[in-house]
Amino acid sequence: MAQEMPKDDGFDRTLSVLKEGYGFVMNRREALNTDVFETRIMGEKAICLTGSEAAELFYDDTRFRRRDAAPSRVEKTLFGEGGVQGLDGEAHRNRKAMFMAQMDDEAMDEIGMLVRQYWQLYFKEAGSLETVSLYEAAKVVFLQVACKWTGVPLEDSEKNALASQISDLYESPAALGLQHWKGRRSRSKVNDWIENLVEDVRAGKIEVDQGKALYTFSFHRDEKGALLDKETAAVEILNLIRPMNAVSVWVAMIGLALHEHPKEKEKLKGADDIELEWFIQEVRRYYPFFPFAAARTDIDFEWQGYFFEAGTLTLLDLYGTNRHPSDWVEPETFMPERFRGWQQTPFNFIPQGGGSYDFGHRCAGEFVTIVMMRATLDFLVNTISYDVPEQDFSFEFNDIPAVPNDKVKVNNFRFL
Ligand code: HEM
Repeated sequence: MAQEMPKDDGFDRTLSVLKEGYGFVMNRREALNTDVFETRIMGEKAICLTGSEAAELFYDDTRFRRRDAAPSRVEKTLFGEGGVQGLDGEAHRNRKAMFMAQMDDEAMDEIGMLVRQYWQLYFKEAGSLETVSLYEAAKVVFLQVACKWTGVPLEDSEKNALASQISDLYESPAALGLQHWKGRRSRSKVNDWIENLVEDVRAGKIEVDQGKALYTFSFHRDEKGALLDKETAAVEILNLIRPMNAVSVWVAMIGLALHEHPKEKEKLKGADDIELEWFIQEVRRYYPFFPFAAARTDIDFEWQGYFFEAGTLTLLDLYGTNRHPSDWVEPETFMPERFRGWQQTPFNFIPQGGGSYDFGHRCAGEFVTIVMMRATLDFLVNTISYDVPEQDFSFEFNDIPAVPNDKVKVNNFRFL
């Protein structure tokens, strides 16, 4: 006999999710003393999971599917419709292979080099008296990196407007009212921009290097041998450009962490890639970004004595798993050296999802993210120096993604 699943008593909790944001599952894990509980969100029953054991369950694709799991407001802004995030089985494996084919060592070297190059350019072009917001600057720098790497042509005159439209896609999914509708409008504009390019590449009207994503995605064939329709090809090309632009959120957090932990910053002067990476990993663990991954149970099953009914919306708590006391010592302390000799499993550190890159939904761009953050950190510590003016560094736990209120401003910078 299955035992009753712990319940988050009360009516629909959608408002609590919006109010508590990243803390929603963690607060209930503590109050109910459980890694699995049932609640109601957006008018339906939902199961929340947290911790590495539960993450392993969530990524079992014989029990969970992605079809119909993402809320439509997220598909209409962040993901785009018809993208890899909502696919299962053979269709997912085929599409994911298209992404993973882009992620080789050569690509990582190219991206690291481009990040350094475009940061140099950005700070050279900004007068040294200017105050720069690291968050806003990174959006533009990373759009240039992403376009260069994917083969998407980008005019200098359009980079600021496009960087801002693309950031609307990840700033709007959880937003209400105007901000959300702005996200939908920007989604439709950037889709049009890339759809036109896909058509031009297919018609041979523009030349692109055959290894670039703009080319390979335009000519990719699905599991049945058909070309992707131009809308889907565009959504997938944007599934590279948009999240690369979104790494700017973590650049803001790098800026905040360097400011709050000057001793750690000191250790990074002349540091090698390994030490830079500990700091980056701690930023990805400590600061919030993606709150949950969403799936639906695909069959009825029992786990740890609890019954899971087929079709139930299930949320995996990404933020809370990275701070779960079973896996992390002093999770509330920022401590990069915790990563010295640390044992990673596919499920214990999941800021960008868990499980397998090729066969599951784990983020296709996790290494790209690490390379972009590491090159940025090295640049901020070892290539320039800057002052940090008085500003508001606090951020809201229900603002998704959370970014310090004044967007991390720096001034008086000079090249070392
Ligand atoms: C900004 C930092 C990033 C964060 C926080 C992040 C987070 C995530 C998360 C949580 C997922 C979903 C995992 C799941 O559903 O189980 C995901 C999926 C994905 N990410 Fe990222 N990501 C980031 C950067 C990137 C980058 C730089 C790229 C591409 C270069 C990328 C491409 C993708 C793709 C294509 C998927 C869908 C994978 C699938 O459904 O199989 N992401 N990411």
